[in-house]
Amino acid sequence: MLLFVFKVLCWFVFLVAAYNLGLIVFRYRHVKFAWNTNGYWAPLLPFIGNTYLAVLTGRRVNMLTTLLWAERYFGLPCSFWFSYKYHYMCNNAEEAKIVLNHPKCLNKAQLYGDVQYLFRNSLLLIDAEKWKPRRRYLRNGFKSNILKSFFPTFYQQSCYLVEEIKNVGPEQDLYKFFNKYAFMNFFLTSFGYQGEEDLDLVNIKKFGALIDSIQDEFVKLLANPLIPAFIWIRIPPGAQLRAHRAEIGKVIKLIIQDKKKRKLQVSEYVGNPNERPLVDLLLSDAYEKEYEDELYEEFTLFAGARKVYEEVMEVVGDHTIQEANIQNLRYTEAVVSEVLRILPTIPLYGRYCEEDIDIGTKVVPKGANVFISAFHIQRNPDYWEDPLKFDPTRFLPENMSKIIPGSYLPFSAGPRNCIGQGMATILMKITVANIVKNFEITSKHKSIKEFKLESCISMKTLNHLDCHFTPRDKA
Ligand code: HEM
Repeated sequence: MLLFVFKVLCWFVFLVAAYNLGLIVFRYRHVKFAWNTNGYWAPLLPFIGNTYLAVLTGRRVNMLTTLLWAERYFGLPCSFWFSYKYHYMCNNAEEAKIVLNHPKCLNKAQLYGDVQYLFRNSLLLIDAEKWKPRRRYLRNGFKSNILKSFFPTFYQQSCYLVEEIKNVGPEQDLYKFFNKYAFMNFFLTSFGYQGEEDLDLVNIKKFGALIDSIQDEFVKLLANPLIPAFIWIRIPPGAQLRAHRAEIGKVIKLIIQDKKKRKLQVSEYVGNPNERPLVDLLLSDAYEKEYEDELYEEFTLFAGARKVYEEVMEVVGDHTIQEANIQNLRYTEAVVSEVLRILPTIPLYGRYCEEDIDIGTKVVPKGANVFISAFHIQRNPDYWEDPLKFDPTRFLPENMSKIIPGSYLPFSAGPRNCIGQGMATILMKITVANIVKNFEITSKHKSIKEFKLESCISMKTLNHLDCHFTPRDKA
């Protein structure tokens, strides 16, 4: 027995040494870059690089917790190896700006690998060459006239939300509650439905929960870096991921069939024929023929209270919120921007360097990946005075010029930024305005530091949020 343990140990030491030696030989430039950047480079464990840190430091695989841990013990920027794939974790606005705008950094980082396997054909993950024409085409679904046409649906949904909030109990999971609402809005508008009465065919309400559970299941996959996604999805631990992915596909297929049956492929929108709701763009004959197999994945993806109140009352008064009011809700927009600065929904995202990229003070070698920590950049005192202070005035029009380029990246930046930024901003403004118009919001939380955050893809709080909504007519 002792001999067996000894042999296993010898093999382990041999593998670790061989792996690290292999890296020095075959990834010399990445090793050297990591050394120059951090003064250390070793990923140590074979096959999984130093991903074990993610498992050890997070409650489960949790990229944000891992990065916070690395920041505490090694400082940022730091290095992260996912097997032989090198990732430079960047917290510098200037570097982020260069990488996100660089024409040779349009592909997503290799760390996205397993998600890429599951959703490889969506705009978010698709290879840069195929991405370019598709992005150009789909951009038409997000132009300002289209976004304006979403207003009645967003407003109607926010009114339903106001009614639902009246029944929110103190123990309600607010993340799930608002997640469902966000997905409902996205679906109604992207699929060109007018309201819930159209939706007897499918139960869209469960879509947000499905996407959320896919994220959780995906985390389990990442926690087992020795099992590749194509095997994971076929074995028992991946059963739920497989089932939920299939369920999402089924819901989307039903919607598409429904839309086709109703012959709504031809847009009812009468303006510029190129500007059409997403559903019309995706169901156009030309697009369908070219991307037949990929259609379902594309659909899958698309997927300071007092002052706000005063502003809403000034702009809207006792009337219902109108589309024309939206652009005048400047303080409300500033509040939304400040929330996304301190709590970015997607705190980390990464790009692959197809060639050596000069990022100012250093040159990232070809084949390396750069991960942008919007979370750190947006809380960096070099760019933001008193960064943990919630101060929406930073985003008022008169102060916008003071924002350092590259220091505010909740929607990423450059040609591959978030295509849904305008849509999300309008929805958030309408929602915040309507909630604040109807409720006084109170909470026991005193500081942002009270929130324990986690993120594999989108960020959530680990602790329960204390939040109370008191109807204004009863306040
Ligand atoms: C608060 C809401 C949102 C935030 C914070 C957000 C954030 C982001 C970020 C950071 C990226 C870049 C990801 C990366 O480089 O890996 C991204 C990409 C993307 N987002 Fe959003 N997003 C939001 C809402 C939306 C909405 C409503 C839609 C669509 C209806 C959308 C569609 C997309 C797509 C398609 C991409 C990929 C773009 C491309 O690669 O060309 N997002 N988003």
